[in-house]
Amino acid sequence: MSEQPSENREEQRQKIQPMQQMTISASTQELAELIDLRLGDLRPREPAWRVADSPISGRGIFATRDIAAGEELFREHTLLVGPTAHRSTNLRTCTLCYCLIPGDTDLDALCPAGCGLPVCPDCRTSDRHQLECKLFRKWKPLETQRIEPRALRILSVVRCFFLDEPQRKLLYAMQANADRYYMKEVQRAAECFQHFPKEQDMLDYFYRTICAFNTNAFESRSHVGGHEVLVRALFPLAGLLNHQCTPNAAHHFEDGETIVVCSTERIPCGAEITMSYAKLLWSTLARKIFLGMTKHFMCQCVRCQDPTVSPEHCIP
Ligand SMILES: C[S@@+](CC[C@H](N)C(=O)[O-])C[C@H]1O[C@@H](n2cnc3c(N)ncnc32)[C@H](O)[C@@H]1O
Repeated sequence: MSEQPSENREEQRQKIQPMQQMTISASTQELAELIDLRLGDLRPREPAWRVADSPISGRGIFATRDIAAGEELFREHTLLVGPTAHRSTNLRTCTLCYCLIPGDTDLDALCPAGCGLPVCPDCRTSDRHQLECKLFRKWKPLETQRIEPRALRILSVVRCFFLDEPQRKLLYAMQANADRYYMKEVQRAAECFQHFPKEQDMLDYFYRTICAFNTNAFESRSHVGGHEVLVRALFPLAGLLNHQCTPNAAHHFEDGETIVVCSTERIPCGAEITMSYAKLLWSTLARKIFLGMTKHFMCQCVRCQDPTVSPEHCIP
């Protein structure tokens, strides 16, 4: 099949948005130790993998023995998680247990204390909600009758306040790409409160967290009592999986907050374990545009370089 016209290549390059990487404050070895500590009981007794520097990009995960197809490699709980608050989702979802909150209106779902967060009656008295409620009330939400998606979306970021020291270290050890839009989410949220924080160190912490989300987050779709829930979640170990368009691993969510990564084919000892950030059946062009715009890189994998595949060809 024909070679891709050079004009197309130039268009693709222009679609890759300018981006800087924020400084990573841990060596690969320190990151591996922080991850081990974080996994705790979930750490396999004899992991079939290790964290190391990657020839693809930055750090990655590598097989330490031959791995058979279909093996579970690891499972991990989220470091930070929160509602995506897309307008297409049902905003009357509890911010803690993700159940659909009983009632017909936003007012039925909102916390009666006035924090502006939807929370179910069972979770309203929980310590976790009390912390978040107190913080949001201190900032004085402007909208108290309706669920404000911009204020709800920032919750997953604001939760970085409640991380302990090792968790913060882990957050700062994750790659964080700063594209030209990363401040927008904070600006949009700030418009929803009378006293949103203005201190630079606090804003910098939010920005860092947003960039870590933009670079590493998984969007997890799950069902709670037949109700579809969409959250964005950060998993420090799974977030180290680099992308290949012909990956050797895949993930699923056990619940909104636990990810499970399995091999999808035999992985020889020493090989990098990879996943696909794009849909596998997308055409080369669709994958390139998606990866360029959202992850800011041009994939150089064998499939992307294959001159026999037409760039627009999708697998039906
Ligand atoms: C989820 S992180 C993967 C882990 C990352 N390598 C690290 O050191 O933390 C995603 C970022 O890794 C880089 N990356 C992943 N796969 C890549 C690939 N195939 N080619 C180039 N860069 C890649 C890109 O910078 C991307 O935004």
